[in-house]
Amino acid sequence: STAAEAARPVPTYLLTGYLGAGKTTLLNRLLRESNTRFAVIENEYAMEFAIENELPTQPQPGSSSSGAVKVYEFGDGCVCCSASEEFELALEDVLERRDELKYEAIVIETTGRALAGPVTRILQSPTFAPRLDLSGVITVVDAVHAVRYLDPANPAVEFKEQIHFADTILLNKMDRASSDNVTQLEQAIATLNTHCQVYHTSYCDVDVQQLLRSTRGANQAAGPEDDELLALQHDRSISTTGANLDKPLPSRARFEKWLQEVVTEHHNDLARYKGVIVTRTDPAHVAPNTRGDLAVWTLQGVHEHWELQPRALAPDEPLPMTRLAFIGPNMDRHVIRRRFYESFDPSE
Ligand SMILES: Nc1nc2c(ncn2[C@@H]2O[C@H](COP(=O)(O)OP(=O)(O)OP(=O)(O)O)[C@@H](O)[C@H]2O)c(=O)[nH]1
Repeated sequence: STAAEAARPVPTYLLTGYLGAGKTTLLNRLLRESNTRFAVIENEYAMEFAIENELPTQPQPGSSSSGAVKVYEFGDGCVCCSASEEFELALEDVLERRDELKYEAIVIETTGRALAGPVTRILQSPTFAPRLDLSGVITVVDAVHAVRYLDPANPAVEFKEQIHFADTILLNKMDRASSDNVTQLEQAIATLNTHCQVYHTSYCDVDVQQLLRSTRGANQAAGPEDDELLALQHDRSISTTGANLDKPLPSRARFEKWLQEVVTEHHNDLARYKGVIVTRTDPAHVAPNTRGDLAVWTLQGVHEHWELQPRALAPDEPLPMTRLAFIGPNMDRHVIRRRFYESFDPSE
């Protein structure tokens, strides 16, 4: 049976979804809650935006990932375009090491900016089709923030394309979504994709076994509109900006005040932001992870919603630097950077 197993194409799942929709949340859930041992290929944002590796690095009880391979974006490219060669090399590597890694399935998480169609084409190309079986394209949709991408003035081509190519859609963030938003998104989904199954989720709380079992549906046939969608180019109005600081911020409260001001003003353009923040401790924010009088926090933000959480620091881990990254359409790259340095490093 081992020989037969080795010859069988590896079930392969593609996780897509626009910026901040919940792909990493879903990936972590798959690794934690399924009985399947996965090899993971992650398409990370360009280095300037690759703040944190959020993937559990330790194998979890009951399920273990056999290591993650990362494929970074280059310039404004990702696995669907300019980094596709790198993606193919990563995939080749994972497939060649099947005996060694002993995984049962492959899961690929793309960045929010990646188009799904070109990636499925690579997976179904003659190079890979005999060795892997595209078992599902799972697209996560942000039920709180995605309504703005239905506005014709705000096209976000990737968002619609990812819905079109889905076999399964998680309409996620239901804990915060208004019923009006959900209705609008359900209608849009029905127009863009007539085959997919839609689950309503909070923090991607789907039955993972059921999700993995749902087979790839009728969506495999390329219709005429596929060609149109396959010809899509990335949304060029999207840009990234970041700031680094090698000395601690005065306090968590000061940083929160600064961030809230920026977010209030720019939230429509701040599709996604992340960061690692090092602050001095203050009595109002006792952190469980202080070193001397310093504490480290992780920032996760999507439009107007953000959260700052204490970040664990291993005893021998060097203190990280404060690093912030913002990504979004029509974003004034320089304004946010300048405001950060003006507030926290006026000497620069
Ligand atoms: N309120 C709420 N927040 C959620 C839910 N799912 C995810 N989030 C939060 O949304 C943020 C983005 O989630 P991620 O899983 O990192 O999203 P992603 O799609 O991987 O984001 P990218 O880094 O842009 O690829 C995080 O702060 C999550 O905790 C949800 O169902 N409800």
